[in-house]
Amino acid sequence: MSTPALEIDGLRKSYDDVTALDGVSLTVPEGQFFGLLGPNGAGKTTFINILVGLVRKSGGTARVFGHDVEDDYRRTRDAIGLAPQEFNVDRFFPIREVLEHKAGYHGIPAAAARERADEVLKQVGIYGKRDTRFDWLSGGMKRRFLLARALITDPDLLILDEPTAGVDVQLRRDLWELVTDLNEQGKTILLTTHYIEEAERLCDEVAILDSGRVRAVATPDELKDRGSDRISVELSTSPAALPELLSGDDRVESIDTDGRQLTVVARKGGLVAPQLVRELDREGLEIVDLEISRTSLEEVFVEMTRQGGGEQDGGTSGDRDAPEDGAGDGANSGDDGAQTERRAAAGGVE
Ligand SMILES: Nc1ncnc2c1ncn2[C@@H]1O[C@H](COP(=O)(O)OP(=O)(O)OP(=O)(O)O)[C@@H](O)[C@H]1O
Repeated sequence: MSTPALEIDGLRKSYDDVTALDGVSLTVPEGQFFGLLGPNGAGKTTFINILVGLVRKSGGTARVFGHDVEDDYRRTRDAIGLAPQEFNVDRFFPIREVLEHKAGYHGIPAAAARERADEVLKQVGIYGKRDTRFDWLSGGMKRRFLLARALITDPDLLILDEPTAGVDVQLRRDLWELVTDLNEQGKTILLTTHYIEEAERLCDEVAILDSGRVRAVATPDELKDRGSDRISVELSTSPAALPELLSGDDRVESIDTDGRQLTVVARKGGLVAPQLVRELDREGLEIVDLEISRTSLEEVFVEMTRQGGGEQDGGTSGDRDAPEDGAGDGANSGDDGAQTERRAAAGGVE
């Protein structure tokens, strides 16, 4: 078995009296498309910043393809491409140069760096803008550029922190297609998103993070199975008295009638419905219509992250504005550990 892309064990981070990560453990196999979901302030950006060396952990271990994120910072950093939430790009150079500088910093010789820069700009569809400064790109192009910059070193792990925040539907779909292709080509993807639909559509597995703790790690389908589905049955006549239905089935949460309408709320509604149909048939009740509405991942997410609704108590408090500048990797600044610390401090991350 290959080394996992991420092996996280008991990861903790406190900022003074705020506990941002409260013992996070998870494993992401190589090649997986993994989603990190959580409400604002759950700890997602802190988690990512620890992986890329922008934030120093308070405890636990984090390994990227077997490399400890602190003891083996260089190799960890070389394995990761990060498209951060914030636009932390050098604004004074043409974007192709920004990419060349970044490639150079990672040891790619000049000629190869230019070739690689052109390649990734074409890949994300903004090659025509190669001589333009970052500031002059449209919002959507800026997002594309961040992805190009993350790809410049051909990383094995691509981290996308809210890559589609504020972009239009067409660009969102383009980005989805692009990252799906990258994943199919073998890159491991770690995606944070507020768009549940995005996670559902793209991710093999998701972790739900809340108040610095992992509430669940599962496939989107498995998570939906944990929510309650609604089976709505329309009968041909109103039953005089409702017979005992689905007794002993602990997946069933409630059964209600309103005239000819029967509503059953149950986990795994798709599996409960056939039994319901058999029992109604046995009682001589004719079904005119039956509809099952599955819980959405969003409902499960809301349920799991509702204040006090999780399996564990939350440990954080407070909120803050996102740092302007510190949540990502420097594009062309000779990105060593010391500068990382400085940038992190300047951005208010550490
Ligand atoms: N530099 C900092 N100083 C103090 N507290 C911080 C700092 N950075 C983050 N926090 C706190 O840590 C917690 C987790 O924040 P984090 O940014 O990691 O969450 P998030 O899940 O990325 O949120 P969002 O979805 O809003 O980006 C929050 O309570 C936040 O206020």
